[in-house]
Amino acid sequence: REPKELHLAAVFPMQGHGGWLGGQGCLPAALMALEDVNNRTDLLSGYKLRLHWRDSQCNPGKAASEMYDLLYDPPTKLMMLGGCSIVSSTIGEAAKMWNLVVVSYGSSSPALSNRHRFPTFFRTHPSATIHNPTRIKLFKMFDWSRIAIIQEAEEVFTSTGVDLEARCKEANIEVVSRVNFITDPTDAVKTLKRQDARIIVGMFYVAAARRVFCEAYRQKIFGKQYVWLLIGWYEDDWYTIQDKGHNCTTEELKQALEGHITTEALMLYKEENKTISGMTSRTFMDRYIQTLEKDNNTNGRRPEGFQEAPLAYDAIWAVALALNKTIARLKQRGEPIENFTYTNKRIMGELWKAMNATQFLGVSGYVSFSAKGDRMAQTQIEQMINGTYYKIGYYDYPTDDYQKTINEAQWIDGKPPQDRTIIKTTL
Ligand SMILES: CC1(C)CO[C@@H](CC(=O)O)CN1
Repeated sequence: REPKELHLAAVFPMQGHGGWLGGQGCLPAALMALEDVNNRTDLLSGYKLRLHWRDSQCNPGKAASEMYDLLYDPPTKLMMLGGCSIVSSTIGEAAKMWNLVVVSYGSSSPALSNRHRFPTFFRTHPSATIHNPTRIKLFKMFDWSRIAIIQEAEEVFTSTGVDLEARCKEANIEVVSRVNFITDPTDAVKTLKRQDARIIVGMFYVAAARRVFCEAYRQKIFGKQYVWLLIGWYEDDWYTIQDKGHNCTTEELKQALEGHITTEALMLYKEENKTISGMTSRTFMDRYIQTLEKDNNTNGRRPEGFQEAPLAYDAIWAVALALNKTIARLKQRGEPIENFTYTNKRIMGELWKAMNATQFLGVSGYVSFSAKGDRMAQTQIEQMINGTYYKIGYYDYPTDDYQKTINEAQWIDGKPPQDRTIIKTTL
């Protein structure tokens, strides 16, 4: 008998002006997962998953229009996938009107952790706030209880800064100042200097990072008395790119960046054991890279979204597993999944419960969601020594487990800088 078809809607940010065009790297991974799921006989037996996708251009308006077409062009779609945070805000808020569960493979904005605005939203991409428990862990490990925050005026960084301040308060860590800048960081850096900040968390996109560190070099807030904690998902040689936003040399930036620490969410499972797909994460990456080369529209360079590809692969698996579980539960009361309509709350309720209970080992690591639909994930800590990043540790917040690697953190004086000026008083 021909398998029946189950249909998914999706938007991927492919072309467009700015924002994250990670659909280029994520769509191939999602299609790989669709093929793998459909080849499984022990999953969705009697059904085939079909993916109907459009280009959102990481633009909420375009995404809304494409979502409308995807939903009103037959056949009925059971769930929807999305990428950029600003697109997920739009489709995540609208989805409840169609009783659709939404899963995002590429949204980092903390604003999306809001069950009031986004009751049916889940994401395999961790929120940007995932860095914060790791930052607190590092403050405690190196005995820093006085820190400062400098951030680019972007919603994702502002809301992450608010979350970090709240966690610092809970941990009795003083935030001497939290400064914002829109494009020119000069005044913000001056404030850090005036406050004698020594342990500085910087949250900005990569172009702003080059401007901040040119300013830090000029105002000499780097070196053995300072530690900067940055975001780890810039490309490795990000500071060598000469853009018109700053007029420092690569050598000057490299000096200012010496010894800084980065935190980032792990997006590729780092152990060798097999995942739910039967592949190890290494096998997945080999296959994924072959797929990219076959598509040859990337001519050898990594497309945007390359690092988030495991999240897209696992998002399709999360959807498939939730559908599988829902079909089994509906069968118990003799209701076929084909009864799903955009006005049918009951079936969406089953899908939501199944998605909420998701627990599997994916190529991006263990996939499970918090009560707000946020991805639980491990973080990776690196330190830049002489222009190169070295992994120094991994942190798992739920278990408070910090694993050191063979690379110890290096300090110019052989010990971590202090978080304030120590006035030596000879009694
Ligand atoms: C780590 C990064 C680059 C953060 O932004 C995400 C995109 C977004 O949140 O809109 C994609 N992944």
